[in-house]
Amino acid sequence: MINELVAQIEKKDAPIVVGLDPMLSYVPEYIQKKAFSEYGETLKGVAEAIWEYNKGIIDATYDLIPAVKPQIAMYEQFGIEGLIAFHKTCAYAKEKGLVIIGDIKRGDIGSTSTAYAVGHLGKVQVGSKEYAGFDEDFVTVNPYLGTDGVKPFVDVCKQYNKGIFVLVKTSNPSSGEFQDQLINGRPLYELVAEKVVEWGEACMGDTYSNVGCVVGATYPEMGKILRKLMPKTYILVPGYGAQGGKAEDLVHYFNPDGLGAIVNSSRGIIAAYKQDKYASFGETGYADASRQAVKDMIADINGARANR
Ligand SMILES: O=c1ccn([C@@H]2O[C@H](COP(=O)(O)O)[C@@H](O)[C@H]2O)c(=O)[nH]1
Repeated sequence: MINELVAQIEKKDAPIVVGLDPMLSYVPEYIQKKAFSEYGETLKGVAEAIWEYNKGIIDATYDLIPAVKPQIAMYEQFGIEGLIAFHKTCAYAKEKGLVIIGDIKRGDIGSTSTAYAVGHLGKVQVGSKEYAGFDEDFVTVNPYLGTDGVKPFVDVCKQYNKGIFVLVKTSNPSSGEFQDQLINGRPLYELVAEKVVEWGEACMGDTYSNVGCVVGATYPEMGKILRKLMPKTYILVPGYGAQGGKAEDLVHYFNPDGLGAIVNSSRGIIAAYKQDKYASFGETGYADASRQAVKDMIADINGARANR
């Protein structure tokens, strides 16, 4: 799957991913009204509204971008109806040729991790037939239960040609509380990075591994070190835009081949019409505002990439 992701990034010349993190407050009034008139002010109504909203953003941006990253928490908050909207969003984005990175941050004891991996990346056997659950292409994985929590994901990736991004150094303000703790003089995130390389050796694509990692845009000095420690590991980079990460901070997340990193923006793209810069698009132009924000982000990140 990493080969497909790299091919899409190269074809579209866009090392970016759009995060589909819909909050009801981002969904324009006219979409909410239509969904509520059909399904009432219910969870089904909300789920319909966020699905319509996502569809508009996908339709307006799919030709420019390689991938989307739906954040499952934003859907789970609406219960089973939200999960149906998550599933529909993944399936529709896939139909449009996009790579799906499910931001699910799972990881548990081995048997439970296997169930997560099968449900999100693999297929489940029912009688004589196999069924895919959510069928994302990549998912994010929390490594803090150790190898037996991650290996089931790697095994399913090998079986179904899928991939994972393992949390190494997250973008949030308190990520250092545990991740930066020194063990024999080295920060924990570096030790996790070394395990990511080891896990990834069993699951290589042509140049990069199907086992990638997450390093936040908000810690550029660490990103620079981690890039060198993991030359064949693709880095998913959240934290650009709304969390304060800037393109110039990301220069060293890329390899000399211009590849190796894919930068996420969620709120900055999907709620672009709420920013002063894109306000002229108005509520009804929310999808066109997202398209313009995508174009601006690609130019910004490619500028940094060129300075590598
Ligand atoms: O370290 C991490 C890991 C994941 N995320 C997720 O990325 C997006 C960021 O959203 P923005 O609106 O662009 O800030 C969101 O889904 C997070 O859960 C992260 O931010 N940091």
